[in-house]
Amino acid sequence: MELTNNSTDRGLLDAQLELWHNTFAFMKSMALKSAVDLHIADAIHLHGGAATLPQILTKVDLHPSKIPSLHRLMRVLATTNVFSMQHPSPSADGSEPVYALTPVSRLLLGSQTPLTAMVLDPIIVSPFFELGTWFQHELPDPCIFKQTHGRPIWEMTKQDATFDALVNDGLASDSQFIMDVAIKQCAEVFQGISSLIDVGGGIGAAAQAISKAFPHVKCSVLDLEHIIAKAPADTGVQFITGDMFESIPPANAVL
Ligand SMILES: C[S@@+](CC[C@H](N)C(=O)[O-])C[C@H]1O[C@@H](n2cnc3c(N)ncnc32)[C@H](O)[C@@H]1O
Repeated sequence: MELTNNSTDRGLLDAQLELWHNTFAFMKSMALKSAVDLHIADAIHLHGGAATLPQILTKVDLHPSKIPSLHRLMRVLATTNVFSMQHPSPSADGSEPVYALTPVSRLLLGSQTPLTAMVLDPIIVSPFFELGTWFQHELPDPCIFKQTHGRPIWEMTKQDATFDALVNDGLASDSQFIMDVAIKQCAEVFQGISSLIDVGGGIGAAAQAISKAFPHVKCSVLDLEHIIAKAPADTGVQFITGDMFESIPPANAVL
């Protein structure tokens, strides 16, 4: 590479930095996945919300040979605001940085965010390695998941109980989280309707939250047979098996 003058050099270095940021962006999500797998947020929480590495290590199960590498993972996670990192003061000789929970990592406590585990699962991530190929081929089915796994995602949930649980838990937890906020912040949206159907509503997390908050709204969920089979009973929500591309039962509002 030829560097001609100062401003060109600066531009080239900035461009390379930007390129590296984009190239290594996956490190952020993989570091997050490690934090979830290792329950690091819970380990910090057990120390009152802020902990040094030795304190974290008392609660996290690591192979002893990997202990020296934990600080690298924590540095990435601090850079991405999953945790905060407070450096020891220069006068405090030999003391350790303190890692604290942030609003982001508080969402990870007690495995509260199964959506993160779901989205970062290799089954969901791996199709994206083929995104370029997907753009080059005229496919009979416009589904990148099917291109990699040979079947659409909802077919796989039907055939693979572990994957089904991962997806249902992930989506239901996200619906629950969002609906709790929507019900508080946008209650007026639910006034004046007497029936609602959540199309592709999964095991009914959103519909149950609405039904509980607004008992005057008769809530139903339409989903595929193998999903409805796992829906909870006695929730006040009506679960209907069907294909949304064939028909949608009538209701005042469709979610
Ligand atoms: C993105 S998820 C929505 C999940 C839901 N919001 C929840 O809280 O679990 C899409 C849903 O659509 C369902 N689905 C996919 N194809 C469908 C179809 N043809 N007819 C009805 N439901 C379908 C899936 O089974 C899945 O539960």
